[in-house]
Amino acid sequence: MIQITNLTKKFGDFVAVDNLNLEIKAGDIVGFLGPNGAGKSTSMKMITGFLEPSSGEIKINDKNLKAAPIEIKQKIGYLPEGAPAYGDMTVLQFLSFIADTRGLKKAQKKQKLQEVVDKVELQSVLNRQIDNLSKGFKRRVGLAQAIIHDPQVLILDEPTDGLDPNQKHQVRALIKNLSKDKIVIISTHILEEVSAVCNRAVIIAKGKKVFDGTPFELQSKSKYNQALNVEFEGQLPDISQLKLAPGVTDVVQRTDTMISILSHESYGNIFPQIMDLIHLQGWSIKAMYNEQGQLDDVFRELTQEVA
Ligand SMILES: Nc1ncnc2c1ncn2[C@@H]1O[C@H](COP(=O)(O)OP(=O)(O)OP(=O)(O)O)[C@@H](O)[C@H]1O
Repeated sequence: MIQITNLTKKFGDFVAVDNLNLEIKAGDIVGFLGPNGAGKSTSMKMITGFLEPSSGEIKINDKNLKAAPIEIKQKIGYLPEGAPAYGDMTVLQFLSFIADTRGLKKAQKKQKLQEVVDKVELQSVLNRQIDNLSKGFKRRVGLAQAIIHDPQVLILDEPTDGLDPNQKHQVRALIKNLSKDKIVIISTHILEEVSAVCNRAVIIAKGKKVFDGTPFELQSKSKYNQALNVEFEGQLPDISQLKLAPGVTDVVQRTDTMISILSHESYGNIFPQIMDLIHLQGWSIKAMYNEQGQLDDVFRELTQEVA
């Protein structure tokens, strides 16, 4: 369990993280979201003990990070932004060095190295110099060093940034397959990643927490959640009458051929009456379906609200 209380970081007069409160329990995979400069990396650096907070407290398993830094850091795996590594080492030399610093010895070291190389699929580049690897492989080396000691808490700063779709899929699968009793915090700019990997989403803006809930709850905040989308054959007809239909609160043109019909939650299913109206008007439609909502709209609304 991680308990973050009133965590604040100031750089001079600038407040990068502003009174952050969070409680994260085992099994949580937290997607940590926010616009550029929101304070995600700074928060992660404080949780991993790389950066001293200006004020506030971080406890892991009821132990204060400040009071027991070494004991706590042993439980944490950290992939910093950009996956920094010693570029003139080979992959094997680097992972072996990390295993040494993590205190792994002899048979256990050999076993953990083998496990991590298999898990992250690094066999083909073991003897290559890290500087000469592709971005995807560099990121995988970063992940390998983060998990080599089987940490209870895994903190990954933009783990899939710059990866191709196949590599993104692999990294996400890897994170999901980590044992269920761990805590994982992932910062990302990819909203879909949160729905795909995480069971919790935390959004910060200007250093302040503006949302904490499940990805489903986040999506439910979208104005398009449960909207009825209608795709027309060809050009849109005159849709002004749809706005007058009972229960309808708004009709939004989304593309040249598609509209979203928003309705009062209390009104129930508007599908049958909209279908009747479309028939009556003789409009040809391609498809009609309910939408789950647009994460990017919610994200924009939540993060722009912060003054
Ligand atoms: N060492 C530092 N000195 C001064 N300002 C800093 C320092 N580190 C971070 N900042 C500032 O603190 C703010 C938060 O930065 P941070 O890197 O935590 O944001 P982020 O949410 O991770 O952004 P991004 O998504 O762009 O990685 C930014 O305005 C940044 O310029």
